[in-house]
Amino acid sequence: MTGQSVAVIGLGGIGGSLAAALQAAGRHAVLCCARRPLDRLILDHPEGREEVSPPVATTPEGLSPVDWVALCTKAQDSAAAAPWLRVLCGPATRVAVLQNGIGHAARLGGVVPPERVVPAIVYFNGERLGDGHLRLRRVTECDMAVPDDEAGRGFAALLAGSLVGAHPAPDFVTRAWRKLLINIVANPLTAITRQRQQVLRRDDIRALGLALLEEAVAVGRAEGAELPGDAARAVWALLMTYPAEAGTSMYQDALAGRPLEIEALTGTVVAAAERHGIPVPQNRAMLALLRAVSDAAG
Ligand SMILES: NC(=O)C1=CN([C@@H]2O[C@H](COP(=O)(O)OP(=O)(O)OC[C@H]3O[C@@H](n4cnc5c(N)ncnc54)[C@H](OP(=O)(O)O)[C@@H]3O)[C@@H](O)[C@H]2O)C=CC1
Ligand SMILES: CC(C)(CO)C(=O)C(=O)O
Repeated sequence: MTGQSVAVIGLGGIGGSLAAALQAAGRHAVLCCARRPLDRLILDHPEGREEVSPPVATTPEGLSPVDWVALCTKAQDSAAAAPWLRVLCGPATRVAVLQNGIGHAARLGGVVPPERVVPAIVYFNGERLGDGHLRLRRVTECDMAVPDDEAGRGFAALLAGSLVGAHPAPDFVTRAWRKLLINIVANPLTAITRQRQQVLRRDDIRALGLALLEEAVAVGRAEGAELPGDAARAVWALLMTYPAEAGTSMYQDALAGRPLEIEALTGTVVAAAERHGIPVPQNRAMLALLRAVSDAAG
């Protein structure tokens, strides 16, 4: 698949890394859709550095439909991306949603038909070092997972040959829940303590993390995820392989005083627990605390 047009909405840790990787690969026409002008993108990655200058649009006015849109805002900003999506999407446009959590298509509020949405589970760590300056850290062998269907395979083909890849994976529901499990511990615990993942190496934080995970695993199972008896410990063991010096997307928002993505993560677990009548007191407490942090921001 060569010569496609790709619009990336949201040039933060993930969108900035993706746009730079695609532009550096030089196979597709990349358009960056950002709220502020950007001269260039600099991407520091394990193999070196890319400096690229893809075109940037700061308003949807005058844009035309593209082959692919990659939506890379925080989950709570998806609705605000509707004006971009309305002009960038034609009848054949596919929209990859690179966000944490589950239920990616529903966040687009019907602006894009669900069958044209590719939910992407993002495993790599993308950190904004400055305006247009990103650092990509690989934390697992796979950068992103997408459903193993025609649209998912199309997105994987789009990224082939670039610095970030997408892997079509079976049993997407379980995959998405496994990633959500990582995010309901790593993100809130780093955000509330304002410490990078190093904080997860503490014994007391590990005990709290495992308690949060045990509750969420029960909810994930009720939602159809196939999670074995030792799922909580396995998730924690995986987290211990992540670089201690990496932050999380929520940690970055907490430091910058931005609203937190807590509803899409812990909020999703608590809401599903309510539907299934599963007690999740520790996650409920975490949700209340981080809602308060988030509401005090901006
Ligand atoms: N960072 C990471 O390591 C990981 C993040 N994720 C997930 O990926 C998603 C993106 O996270 P991340 O990249 O960290 O987030 P960032 O906050 O770094 O980036 C989000 C970007 O979206 C932009 N944005 C918001 N609304 C609009 C809009 N209406 N139009 C244009 N741009 C908009 C913001 O603009 P502005 O700069 O103006 O605020 C910002 O640049 C989240 O769901 C996150 O949980 C998943 C795995 C890892
Ligand atoms: C897995 C992790 C913690 C990697 O960056 C993430 O998903 C995030 O920061 O939101």
